[in-house]
Amino acid sequence: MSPKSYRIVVLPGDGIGPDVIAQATRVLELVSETSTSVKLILESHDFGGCAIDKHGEPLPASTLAACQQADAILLGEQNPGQLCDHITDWNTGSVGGPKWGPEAKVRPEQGLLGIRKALGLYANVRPANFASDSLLSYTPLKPEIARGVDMIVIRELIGGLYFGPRQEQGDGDTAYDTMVYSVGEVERITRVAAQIALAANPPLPIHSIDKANVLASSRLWRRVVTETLAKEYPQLTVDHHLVDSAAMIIVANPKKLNGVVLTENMFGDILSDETSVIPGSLGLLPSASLAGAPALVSDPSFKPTSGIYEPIHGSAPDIAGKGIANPIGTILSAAMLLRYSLGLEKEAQAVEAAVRKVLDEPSAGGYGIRTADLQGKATTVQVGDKIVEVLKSLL
Ligand SMILES: NC(=O)C1=CN([C@@H]2O[C@H](COP(=O)(O)OP(=O)(O)OC[C@H]3O[C@@H](n4cnc5c(N)ncnc54)[C@H](O)[C@@H]3O)[C@@H](O)[C@H]2O)C=CC1
Ligand SMILES: CC(C)CC(=O)C(=O)O
Ligand SMILES: [Mg+2]
Repeated sequence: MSPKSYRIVVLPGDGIGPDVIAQATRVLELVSETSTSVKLILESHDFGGCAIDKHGEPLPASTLAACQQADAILLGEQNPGQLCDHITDWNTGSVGGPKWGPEAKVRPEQGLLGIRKALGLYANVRPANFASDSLLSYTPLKPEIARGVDMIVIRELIGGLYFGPRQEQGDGDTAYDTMVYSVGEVERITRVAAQIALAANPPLPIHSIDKANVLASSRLWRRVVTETLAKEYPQLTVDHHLVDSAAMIIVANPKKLNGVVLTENMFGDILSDETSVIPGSLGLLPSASLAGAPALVSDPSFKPTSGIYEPIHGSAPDIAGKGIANPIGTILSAAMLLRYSLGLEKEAQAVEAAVRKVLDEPSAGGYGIRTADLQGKATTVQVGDKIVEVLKSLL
């Protein structure tokens, strides 16, 4: 039987995006070369700041069309300056940075929000459960606080403050953004959280985060989450936390939020960066942005669905061009892509195992090869080299 072909659109983006994307695409290429059942066809498109330079807009129509036809999308970030050179090969990939700063009329981030909205990717899955005993020495938290944290943030991605009506400039004296949520938007993201909670055995508890003591949109959020779970998923438990308190709990006693952390767009953006403190670096955490609950290949009704897979970090202008960015958040995003969009669970697990082995201390049977954010000396490429080498032995 001839191998099944999948089309993967790669959007390196800006800043460290091209660097970290280069390592993740090596991983996908290796999976493709090794497999007898699948062939991954990777194609790169302009996106973010680089696309502004070349096409005058961060999300050109040709890039969007390619994404709409793709089986999955792997995204880096956005950055300042030197990007367009990078984008012509795999060795450079994220979105946003000083060159197209907050005051610019056309900004790379508009491309990111635009593509999420255009593809209807309302469910952003951000697991923060990659800590291992070996990584515990790199977290700024006390090891006993970080050990055993197992949290998946489910962030609503195409509603709320980032998409509500706003007055950008007005008369120059005032500006506003608005946080709007409808019942339907809260119901559908609650169902995603519930299905992720139910995929675990035993089912995970759900922790819903809002600011219901102040915001009307949060009061609607809390009511709809409560009602949807009670009506459709009575077997699941849910508690509610105000976002300010949740931010404190994530660093003071994160295990209290073990399970599924369900929240709206901006709170999820902020809290998920905070969760990266637990494994020790923002550069470690992956994400999947989907138009529904992630399909699991173990589910008899499994149907691969497209999505955008990207690390949770940005273009890191402060380290762009230095070759020291941690590629692991992007490589783990590629593992999520294999699992959720292509149904390649075995290959996804192999990638995760290779990453863990490369990061772990020799005393834990690993190589202890890490970039500077985890107090290592390895370059982005050296980490990628070792992951590819270990992965070869696992596939
Ligand atoms: N999905 C996306 O494309 C995102 C884009 N951005 C954009 O990125 C730009 C920079 O934003 P920042 O606030 O600086 O956030 P950032 O996430 O780019 O960087 C925050 C800090 O974490 C470090 N860091 C991030 N990723 C790392 C990695 N892989 N390895 C080692 N260290 C890493 C950076 O060096 C920096 O010190 C902005 O234009 C922002 O809009 C920010 C977040 C997500
Ligand atoms: C442009 C921002 C909304 C991107 C971001 O910070 C994120 O998605 O984590
Ligand atoms: Mg963010």
